[in-house]
Amino acid sequence: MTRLSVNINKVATIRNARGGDNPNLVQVAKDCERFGAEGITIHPRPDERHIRYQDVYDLKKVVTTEFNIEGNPQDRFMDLVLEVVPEQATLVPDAEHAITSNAGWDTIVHKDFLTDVIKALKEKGIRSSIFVDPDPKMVEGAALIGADRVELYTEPYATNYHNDKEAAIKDYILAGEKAIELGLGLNAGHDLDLKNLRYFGEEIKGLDEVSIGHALICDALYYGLENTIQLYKRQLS
Ligand SMILES: CC(=O)[C@@H](O)[C@H](O)COP(=O)(O)O
Ligand SMILES: NCC(=O)COP(=O)(O)O
Repeated sequence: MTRLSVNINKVATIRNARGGDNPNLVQVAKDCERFGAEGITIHPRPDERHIRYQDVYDLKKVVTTEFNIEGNPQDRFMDLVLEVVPEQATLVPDAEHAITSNAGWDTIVHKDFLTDVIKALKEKGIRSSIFVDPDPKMVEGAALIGADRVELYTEPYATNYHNDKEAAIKDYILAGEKAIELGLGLNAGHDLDLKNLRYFGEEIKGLDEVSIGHALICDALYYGLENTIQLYKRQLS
């Protein structure tokens, strides 16, 4: 069964908008788990536009499902992750001022760097997941680096889904099959939503986890957080 990890970045965006502590991020994380989330994902970016570094320490104390910290493994991020020791670290090649994550790693070009990062995570017992485009060659590169999992970057799928879902999913099926063939765990995320999630989950065999944030939090404005988490989980059942 594919696990749903709820990304609460956008809850932090709302909190930061007024400079206070409403909504309280720790309480929202606890409630997401109570409502059925099987993981909590956060992405502390260098400019702390939403998740702040202090949030990571605060959330570590309360997350009881799986804590997944995403980010570009620069020194500050790695120091944080190796201190907090989440269940999973997802490595994302984000430029500092990118509006959001917009590409996967070139696991061939960055092999040496990522190998050292993965080694440091392994020494702490942290599961590593490498954010990649749906390209079997990048999946192969992730396996050579020693990653535990890959996370398939699903924005292109989401963008193309409404035009031609069979064409949109094709590369993801091939990349997912390569991951399973090589013994890698398989995650996916970015722009998944209530319209495109079920088809993705049905077509991608062996999918361990999806991490979903932006669309889920937007949907929660209309359907409520508990109902929304249940709606997303029903797309995966
Ligand atoms: C890695 C990924 O695709 C998302 O988790 C992304 O990190 C979302 O970041 P924002 O919430 O800052 O758009
Ligand atoms: N890794 C993807 C993630 O955590 C959330 O992405 P999105 O649903 O906010 O696009």
